[in-house]
Amino acid sequence: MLSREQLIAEIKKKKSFLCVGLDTDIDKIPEFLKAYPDPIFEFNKRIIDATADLCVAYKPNSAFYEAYGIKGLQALIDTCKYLPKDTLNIIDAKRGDIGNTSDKYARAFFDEAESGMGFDAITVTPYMGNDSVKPYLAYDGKWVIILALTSSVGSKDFQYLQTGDDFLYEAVIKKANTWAGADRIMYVVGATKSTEFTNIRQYAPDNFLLVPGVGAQGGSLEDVCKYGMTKDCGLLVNASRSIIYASNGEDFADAARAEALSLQRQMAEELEKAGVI
Ligand SMILES: O=C(O)c1cc(=O)[nH]c(=O)n1[C@@H]1O[C@H](COP(=O)(O)O)[C@@H](O)[C@H]1O
Repeated sequence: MLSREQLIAEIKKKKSFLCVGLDTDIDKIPEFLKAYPDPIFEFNKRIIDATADLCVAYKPNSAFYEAYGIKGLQALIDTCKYLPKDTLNIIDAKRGDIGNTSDKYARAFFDEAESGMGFDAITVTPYMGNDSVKPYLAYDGKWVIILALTSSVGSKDFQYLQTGDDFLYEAVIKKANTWAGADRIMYVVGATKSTEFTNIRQYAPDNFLLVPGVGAQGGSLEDVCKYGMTKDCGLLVNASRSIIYASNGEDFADAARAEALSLQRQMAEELEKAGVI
């Protein structure tokens, strides 16, 4: 589990704010891994070993594990246990429900003694409001990562609806800021929305932003940094497919490392440029 201070210290030490997305798809992993008893875990283990010194966070996306039933859940549990202790380990579950149901989701992903999974952070949808988010915040030291402005094309359907003077995504940030501080709440903002970062920083000057959408979705790391970086960095930039499927041959872990290294080097430059390191 990483506090805000520890996360910032890791970013400075590793000169990286990379989050490696573990969106592990059995149809995309190298053929030779299918001979292993748990190909998904075997794939993740090798990706983690190849990238751990280059990133500060991992983000398995729950859908990719739930899709395979019991086997997928076991792979997720084993992956969670294998994740390094000095990275922020995020479950991308995008949950949101009434309080007593959220309480069970929180237990599922945060309470290692109960479920086998002790993630540090979870992505949640905010639209059911405060009581749907509270149960996650009840876990001391765990992070809640709230969807604000997503990378998806469909973000325009609701997130840009005018609510009073604000777009809905702005209202989400303003309200969620009243639930907990920047030491417990992060916001998801897609890299494909980089021009909005200046605006978002007005409402969330200190919060870390989880930024998916570089790599396969075409977002610009440079623009994200230009408009979104703070004196503490304030960014976790996720890449999934562009890293983990850089090759589907025997060299997949080396290829993933090369891709992560290229991002880490760009990130080191950005951190220096902004005076974070
Ligand atoms: O919450 C997320 O992580 C998320 C939010 C968003 O707005 N857009 C988005 O792509 N994501 C997730 O980030 C990852 C992006 O994967 P790649 O496009 O392969 O790098 C996937 O796991 C998505 O579910």
